Amino acid sequence: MLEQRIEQHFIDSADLKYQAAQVLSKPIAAAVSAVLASVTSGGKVLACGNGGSAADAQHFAAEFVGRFERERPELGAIALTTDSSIITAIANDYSYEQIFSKQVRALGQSGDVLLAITTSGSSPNVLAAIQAAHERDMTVVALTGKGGGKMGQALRETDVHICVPHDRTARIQEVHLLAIHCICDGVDAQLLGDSESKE
Ligand SMILES: O=C(CO)[C@@H](O)[C@H](O)[C@H](O)[C@H](O)COP(=O)(O)O
Ligand SMILES: [Zn+2]
Repeated sequence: MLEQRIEQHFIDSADLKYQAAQVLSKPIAAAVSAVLASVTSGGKVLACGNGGSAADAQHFAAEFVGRFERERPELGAIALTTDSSIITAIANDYSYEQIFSKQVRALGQSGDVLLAITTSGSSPNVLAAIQAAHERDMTVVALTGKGGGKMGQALRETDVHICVPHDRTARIQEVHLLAIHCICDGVDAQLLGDSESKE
């Protein structure tokens, strides 16, 4: 029955979130520190991902540049998924694999953070962006799942890996969005002090 199927999605999503809370609170806190260190010293966050993760990259940038739940000074973030002219030109003239890495080389500066979002951990354009970020002396915060895929080999010790302990793309994405909100809330709490949100 359709209703039961829908209910099961809610139960599975909630179960994973309970489990993941323990595993992910430490790396998410590390991501808050990395992002905060960057933006408080004039840096910014470049965010990338494919499909649903492209939407997550944009969601994060909107909350960083605009606001999350509380008023605060604007914070620098750019989603590398939004400029169709840049993306189509790079994909057409070079390859789809380079759509993010060339933007990272163009925009990234030492001290910036790359937020790399991939449920499989293995999307070639996201991995190429990570390599470009390292060339620019940026820290990487990676949101993955499925055991991390190729992310383990791509990251440095100073990077942060938030790997959702699940194999289903949709479930992983649901936790990625929660992690993104935790990062936004953590940054606000560090900047403005603890406060319970009412929104
Ligand atoms: O949102 C979904 C599935 O829930 C899809 O659009 C999904 O994001 C796409 O298939 C992506 O290309 C998957 O890439 P990745 O997460 O493995 O890097
Ligand atoms: Zn999706």
